[in-house]
Amino acid sequence: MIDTGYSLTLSCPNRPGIVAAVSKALFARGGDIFSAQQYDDVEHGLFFMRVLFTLPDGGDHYQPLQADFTAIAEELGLRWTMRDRTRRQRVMIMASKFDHCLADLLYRRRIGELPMDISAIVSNHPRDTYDGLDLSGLPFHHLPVTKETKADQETALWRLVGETGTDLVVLARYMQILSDGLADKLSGRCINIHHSFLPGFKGARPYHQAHARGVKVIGATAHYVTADLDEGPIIEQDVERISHADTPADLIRKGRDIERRVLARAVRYHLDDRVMLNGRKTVVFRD
Ligand SMILES: Nc1nc2c(c(=O)[nH]1)N[C@@H](CN(C=O)c1ccc(C(=O)N[C@@H](CCC(=O)O)C(=O)O)cc1)CN2
Repeated sequence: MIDTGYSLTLSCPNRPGIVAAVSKALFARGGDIFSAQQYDDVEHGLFFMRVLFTLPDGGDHYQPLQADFTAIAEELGLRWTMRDRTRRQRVMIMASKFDHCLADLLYRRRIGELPMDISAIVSNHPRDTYDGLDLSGLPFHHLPVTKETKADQETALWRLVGETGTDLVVLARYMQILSDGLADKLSGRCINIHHSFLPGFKGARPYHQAHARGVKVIGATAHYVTADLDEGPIIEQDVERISHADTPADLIRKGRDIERRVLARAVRYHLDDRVMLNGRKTVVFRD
């Protein structure tokens, strides 16, 4: 990952001249493009672009450039984001009973593979659930939840997202369904790891569903969270072969490795401004 310079992502109805307009606007403020990727969604007449660029040292070029783009967005009907990539994003990781994805994300952060700050670790289980992990120095919040307390728990959760300046929420096997309201408020910035190759085996206990179905491949899916359970835009997936001799416990064991790598890839792509929403799907500008 390159955590220098700035990123610009944009999507809009396709038309000639978009790249020229973007390049001209960046150049006008001294922008120097060092990476550019684009995708034409011909079926829907949409254009997607991801640009990485630097700005001249000294003076404020970023604010005026943002103002320039606000005007261009109006003219071209752009949906766009622009970000200073030197500012590490703040990530809240949520988990329940199983901590393999939490542990993996913390490891990848520690070795620098995921350039992120942890804004909070949140669980509906108590801290001692994770006694095997080194959570020292990381803010841990135990937010227990029942059907009766769900509304209050989500109020506390949303308050925590704001108070900690969280940019991205990661559901690392957090086994609670977010309300429609909270899912909507976190739209495009909440990633879940589902332990099946969606759209197969949505909902709870997918490995047991897969075992009962007699599948020969299991998988994991990282997707943005929406109000429609496990229907959110898919970011990354992967699979492993299994056999008739595998028990549900074997599937759970083999699935852990798939879940870890799929979630880590999805988080890295998001942090690296590579993922763009395209209706119910995503565009992922891979490296
Ligand atoms: N609004 C959304 N919330 C969540 C999504 C989502 O796509 N939209 N993904 C789930 C993750 N998940 C599977 O990956 C999942 C988690 C939990 C359940 C479930 O039935 N939970 C029960 C409680 C279970 C328990 O207490 O052990 C419930 O919430 O009533 C199904 C699928 C995360 N949230």
